Amino acid sequence: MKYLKQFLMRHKGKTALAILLLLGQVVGTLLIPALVADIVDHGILQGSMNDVLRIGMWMLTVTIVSTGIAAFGSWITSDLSSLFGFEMRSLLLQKSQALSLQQFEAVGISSMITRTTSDIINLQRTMGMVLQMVVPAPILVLVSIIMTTIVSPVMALIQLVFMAVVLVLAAIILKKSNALSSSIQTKLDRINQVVRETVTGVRVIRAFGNEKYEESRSGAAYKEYADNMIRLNRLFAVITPVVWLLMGALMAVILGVGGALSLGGGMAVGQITAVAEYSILTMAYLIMAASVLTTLPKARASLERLRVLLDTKPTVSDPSHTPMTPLPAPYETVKFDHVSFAYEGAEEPVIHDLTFTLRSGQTTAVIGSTGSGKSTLADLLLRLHDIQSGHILLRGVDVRNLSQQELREQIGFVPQKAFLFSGTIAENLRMGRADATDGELWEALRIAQAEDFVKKLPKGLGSPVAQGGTNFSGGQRQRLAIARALVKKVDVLIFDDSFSALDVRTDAALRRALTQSVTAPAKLIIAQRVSTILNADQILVLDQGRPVGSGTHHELLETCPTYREIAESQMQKKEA
Ligand SMILES: Nc1ncnc2c1ncn2[C@@H]1O[C@H](COP(=O)(O)OP(=O)(O)OP(=O)(O)O)[C@@H](O)[C@H]1O
Repeated sequence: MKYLKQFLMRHKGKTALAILLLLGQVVGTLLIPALVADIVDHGILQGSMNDVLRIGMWMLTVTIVSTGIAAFGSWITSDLSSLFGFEMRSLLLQKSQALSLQQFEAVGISSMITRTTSDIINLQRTMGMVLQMVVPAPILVLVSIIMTTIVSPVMALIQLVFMAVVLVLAAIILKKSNALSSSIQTKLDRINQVVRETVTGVRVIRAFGNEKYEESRSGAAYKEYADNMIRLNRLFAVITPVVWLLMGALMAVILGVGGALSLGGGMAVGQITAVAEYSILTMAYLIMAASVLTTLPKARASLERLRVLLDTKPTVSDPSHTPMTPLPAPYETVKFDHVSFAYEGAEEPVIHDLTFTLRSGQTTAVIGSTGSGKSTLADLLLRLHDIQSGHILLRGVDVRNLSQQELREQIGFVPQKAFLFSGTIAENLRMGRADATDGELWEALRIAQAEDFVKKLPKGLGSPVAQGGTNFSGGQRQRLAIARALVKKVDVLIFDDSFSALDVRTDAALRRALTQSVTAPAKLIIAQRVSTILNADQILVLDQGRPVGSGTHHELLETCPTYREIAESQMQKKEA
């Protein structure tokens, strides 16, 4: 509720205007039955054409004005609910960027999508309906009852009895739908998750002939969601005929009692018409309001899902004091100083007491078996997680004392899984530096060994990139991701197993071009292939997060059994 209240406070002028217009519409609606009574009793029954015309003109005027007010009110209400959707989506986007990688993964991509789409759409729709149908209902009901009481207290009592029945019915339905509604969004998360996996993993599923299994897995998720929806809809299916029955019964009672009163002279014919109209209006508004109220549990569940996410405090945050600025050269570019790190909930640290330095212009390579913590090192330097002990220094300043933006501006990163964004090649390359010239883009492509294939594309730098870069091969994607990092002028370049999809010749050509052209930054190359790191200035060998060797290729062959084992196993493979 906090975020809804904050939104309404931020837009209190617009909210007040919407409510005022809706009340104007209610006044118009309530005037019509009174005018109908007037036209029947003083115009039609008295045979006075003048009164019929005069009152008729008033009815027309009231109808036109209240329709105008209603249209304007609807417009303002829709505007408010769209604004709410826009602001909540912006908040969610900011939060998703602020959360640490582990916090983001804990929420999950599918749930993030459901929250940004379905949950917010739910809330937008409910907000519009509450403003239009629930807010005017109490006033309309109250005024109707008062007007009816003035004409006939007996009729007012009849209205109250029927209203009580509707309210009891709504309360029962609300109670029953509560649990169902809350679980529906979670089921939608599950659907999103399986659909995402089935769509993105389509090649693997087909290659493994796993279509039947995937169908049954998706089928189960759809069925769970459908079962809940069917149960919910069954509840509402019962309501509609019951409501019509109640309306019919109320009309019959009003006309019956009104007729009897009229015969005894206690009520004029026009008044019976007015009371009948008030009763219908009251019931209609009450039923509409009640049906909106039954959707509230679902909206509340959606709001709660957003609140939980928005209230999550990022574990990685900017320093509370004014962030420092990295010291000028010749400080060591990066220093890991006795760094240890464990993922939340893990028993063992992934990185144990690690110390090493990245120097400007030098290449440092990290090698180790899979799961030894190499990618985690890159994430720690980017401060996607915070370390538990030790220090990571960028030009002499602890990264926790820098703003995240300043830190990441100094680092060019090529992830293990090259990811490109939909758009053009140029747009992707300019992600790191928007003002890079075409010449600079071509230079980055040349070093990344991507110049030839981009030149062959009919649109060159303007060639389209599909979502995720799926219209390029794995090796082409990697080279474009490398070029993207090179366009950014940085102090540190991290290549996280970024040469794995390249053939040995392209790998060698790329490293040669890197050494010759990109001389200033410190380079950190995480690799699986010994051939990729042969010429590195220093190689760090990791074994289950512990440093077990450091030196050049030749030094390590002499001094580090783990490195020798890796090197020999790869040589054997090559010889074989
Ligand atoms: N987000 C995470 N949450 C929990 N544990 C994680 C997470 N990411 C990685 N790990 C664990 O940390 C360990 C190191 O993972 P990391 O990805 O750093 O290894 P790596 O050396 O880069 O492996 P590879 O060469 O296979 O890419 C692994 O045991 C992995 O299971």
